[in-house]
Amino acid sequence: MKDIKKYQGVIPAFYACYDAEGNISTEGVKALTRHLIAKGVKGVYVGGSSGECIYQHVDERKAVLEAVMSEAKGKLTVIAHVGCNNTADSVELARHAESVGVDAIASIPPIYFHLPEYAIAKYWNDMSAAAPNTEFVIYNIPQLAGTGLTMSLLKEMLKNPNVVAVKNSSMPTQDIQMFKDAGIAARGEGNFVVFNGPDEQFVSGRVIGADGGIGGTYAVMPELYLAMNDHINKGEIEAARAIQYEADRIIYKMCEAHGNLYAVQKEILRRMYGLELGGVREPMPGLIPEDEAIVAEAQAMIEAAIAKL
Ligand SMILES: CC(=O)N[C@H](C=O)[C@@H](O)[C@H](O)[C@H](O)CO
Ligand SMILES: CC(=O)C(=O)O
Repeated sequence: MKDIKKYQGVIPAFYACYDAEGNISTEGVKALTRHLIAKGVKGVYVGGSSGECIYQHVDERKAVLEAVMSEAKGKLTVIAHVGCNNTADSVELARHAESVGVDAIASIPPIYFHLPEYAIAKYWNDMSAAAPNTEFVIYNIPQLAGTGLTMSLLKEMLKNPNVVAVKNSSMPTQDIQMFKDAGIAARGEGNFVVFNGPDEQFVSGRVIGADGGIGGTYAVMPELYLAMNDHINKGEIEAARAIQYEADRIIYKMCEAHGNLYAVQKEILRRMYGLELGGVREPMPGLIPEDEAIVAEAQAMIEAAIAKL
């Protein structure tokens, strides 16, 4: 791998940004990018689950990525999730992502149909071939995708030299170790990255060997994950764990809302920083008046946790 350091650290999953009519807001995208740069994160993961990729058209996803790149180029590591549920659209997004200069592309496996491993590998390799000068990240999120990354599929994918990382969102932290071990066996130390997925296990994931993390709640409280990461780098596990507990309580609180977690987080960013990022796309549930107290409480918890750092 050319530069492992650019993947080491806190990489927020970028939120879908909409205007009042529910159309993509490139102004919102740019504002959120600038906000995250100012917070000092390592990079952004654009167009993933938190980016509501499965509810967006190819042209919308291109517009989002272009708006991110206009602010982030040279300042952040940009990983563009390009997976769609058909190969042709995914290939088009992969080619586009390379043309705008991302650091890496990433993809979930095909969803709904449980396809054989050779078909999943072909789907990923076709995208990678459309972005031949760009690194490729496998996105393993079995609880949502319906298909999990197996060791045999990973070994098959490691034949493609562009495959440099797994973003692991499965819940066993042990999976991080297994993927990392296989990657390093194939590529050598320092040449294969695993990202922690579950934010509730950021510390555990880093301790078992994740090089960094990509997560859906980082953008709403980057200070907490940056602090956890620093403590882990210094071997200060107790201090890291204390912040992890705070972050987890905040996540559980945000998940109490009727509205989707992303809707809650975008509302908190609006209240804390005046960022206008809109709601979530249907069929995801938006916020309802009864969510007001939960949003306010979660915001207060975030502010208190940051104040304690
Ligand atoms: C299943 C899922 O969406 N996982 C995300 C990515 O790995 C996480 O970042 C979660 O959003 C986060 O851990 C909150 O539960
Ligand atoms: C949460 C996450 O990692 C994603 O948006 O894909």
